[in-house]
Amino acid sequence: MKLVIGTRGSRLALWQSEHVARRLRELHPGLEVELLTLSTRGDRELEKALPEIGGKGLFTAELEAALERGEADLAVHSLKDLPTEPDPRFTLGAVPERASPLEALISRGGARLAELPRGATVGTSSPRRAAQLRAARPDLRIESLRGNVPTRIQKALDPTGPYDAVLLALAGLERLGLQGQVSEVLPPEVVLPAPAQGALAVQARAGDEAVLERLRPLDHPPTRRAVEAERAFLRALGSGCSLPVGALAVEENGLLRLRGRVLRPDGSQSLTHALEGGDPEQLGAALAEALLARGAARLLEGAWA
Ligand SMILES: NCc1[nH]cc(CCC(=O)O)c1CC(=O)O
Repeated sequence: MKLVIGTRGSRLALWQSEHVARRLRELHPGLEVELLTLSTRGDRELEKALPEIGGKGLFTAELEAALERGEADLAVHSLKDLPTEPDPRFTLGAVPERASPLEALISRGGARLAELPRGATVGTSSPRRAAQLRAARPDLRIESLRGNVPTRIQKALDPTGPYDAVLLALAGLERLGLQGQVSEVLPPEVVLPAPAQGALAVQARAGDEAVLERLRPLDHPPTRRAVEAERAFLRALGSGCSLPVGALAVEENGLLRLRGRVLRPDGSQSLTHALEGGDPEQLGAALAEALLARGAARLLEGAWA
């Protein structure tokens, strides 16, 4: 049997897809696994601001189309880039064990967040990162910065450029072998990651048992439950990568602990709350409800598209 993995062509996406291909070959000796590289709208419009191109599934729609046409049997995504609304055509065949979910600061001269000069400029196009940076350091200037991970680092470290630092997912940096560039790994108390950050999604056609059966041993149930809780939390708040919302769940002894944060986009106000529970969906919804009861909707006014 041969499995074709649909993948984006960025270095990070190729690393992730090759990683899944390698694991599948190890798990199933004799199985052929091939990559099919596709470009997505998000890849082609890298220079535009994200809110401008917008749209759900910016990095995933083309891969899903290839799955649907049968040109690919599975697609590997960063799970944080997958829309939180389930799509009945597809299923998450595996959520492999998560890498670090945390955020990493890369700055010129290696300064930590607290050491950045007054009024320093941090590059990020993520409203979640921008709001939390402003909450931690109201003096910082936040400037839009897009592009693939290596491009963003290059722009941020360019001494003639406008940036003093950039905030990126540690998991992506580790996958690209760029962790040596990290100035500080930010604790979740300071910057809560995006829901599902650091986790991969191995997506397949719903009901394609031949494929799903081979993906099953790649699944890491504690990771799956944690990211389900984080994504349920985001979904209950209205979804979307444009919301200044962070979440992180950890499972210990079969119990999930989910922490979530909602901010005003300018970082002037934030609400953080944590709950424990057993059922990921219920926990995510309950945490969203708890934050809404404390006034989260007021903070998100204007952030909802
Ligand atoms: N939004 C782009 C994206 N999607 C996944 C990762 C990194 C890997 C991950 O979080 O799983 C990144 C780059 C970043 O946010 O630094």
